[in-house]
Amino acid sequence: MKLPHTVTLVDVGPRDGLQNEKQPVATEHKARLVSLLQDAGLKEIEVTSFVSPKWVPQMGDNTAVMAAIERRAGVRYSVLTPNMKGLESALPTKPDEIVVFAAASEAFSQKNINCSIAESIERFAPVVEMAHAAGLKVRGALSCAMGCPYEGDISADQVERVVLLMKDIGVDHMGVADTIGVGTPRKVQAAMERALKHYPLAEVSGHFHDTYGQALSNIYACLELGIHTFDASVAGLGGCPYAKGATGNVATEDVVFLLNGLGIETGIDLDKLVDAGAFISEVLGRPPVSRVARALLAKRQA
Ligand SMILES: CC(C)(COP(=O)([O-])OP(=O)([O-])OC[C@H]1O[C@@H](n2cnc3c(N)ncnc32)[C@H](O)[C@@H]1OP(=O)([O-])[O-])[C@@H](O)C(=O)NCCC(=O)NCCSC(=O)C[C@@](C)(O)CC(=O)[O-]
Repeated sequence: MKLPHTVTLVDVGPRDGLQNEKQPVATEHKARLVSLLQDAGLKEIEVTSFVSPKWVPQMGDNTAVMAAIERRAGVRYSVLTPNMKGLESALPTKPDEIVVFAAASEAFSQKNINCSIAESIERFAPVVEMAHAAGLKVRGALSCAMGCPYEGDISADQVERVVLLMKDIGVDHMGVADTIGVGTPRKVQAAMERALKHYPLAEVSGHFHDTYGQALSNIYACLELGIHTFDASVAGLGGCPYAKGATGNVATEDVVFLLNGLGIETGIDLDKLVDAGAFISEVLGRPPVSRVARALLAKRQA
């Protein structure tokens, strides 16, 4: 079994990581986090989301954050856009990529974006079209691909059904997400294989929450399939407002440590990444969730 030589990590900390924070996080701190992630070598950063501020107040400063970030050549900045209103607000802020987000579960679709799966696809179709016309890549995120907080188990058939719907409207990339972290390696591989039936390896990614401590095993299971793009969140920030009890995304530091150990190139400097995580953890007033970050920070103090 040959693992990929290089892996691309998309740090979703500024968006997925912070969206659920109850305390206000200043726009300048969000922008500083983006800078520190770039210092660490991240080339793909999910910066914010253009969703309703009534639904997700923490992302209400989306336009200000996009204006405040320091943009560097070779880095891609993505934002979430659930509908035309979101895209129309996002376009003037000049993202490189937009993300439309559907769910493999009807109940989660209703809770998260207030519509059925079929209605979400109808909403996304003009968003994809307009984003393409503006020269932007469109990433799709597929929530609850391994399990749903409201419906329980989700089958690979359910995953493939929505993958196909997204493919039909022209979504360029399929991010398969384990929103509540219940996936285990074989289940994850079964879901990923369905995405890989319709998208090339380079356009399938994994997005794992570490609620049940399975995220690194699941990433390894994806590497076995050749998948080489993963979302992760610095310091292990995060949680979805519509998935109670779901903890953060897998920590970027933990993924980099795993990949370094496997000899897989990421272009990321782990020490600088720990600095980025330490910064945002201090802003939030709690230690990083990342085990690797905690170990390395303790070692620095020794
Ligand atoms: C999708 C909507 C907007 C539908 O919300 P809705 O209430 O059905 O929308 P509506 O079209 O009926 O509009 C209602 C009001 O919202 C406004 N509105 C409408 N659209 C927007 C917009 N884009 N930006 C700002 N405002 C908007 C609109 O203008 C109107 O304002 P009012 O007239 O009442 O003052 C809503 O349900 C929403 O914002 N949901 C938030 C969902 C969200 O952000 N969830 C977290 C991100 S997904 C995630 O974390 C999962 C992921 C991707 O990480 C992968 C994983 O792990 O699963």
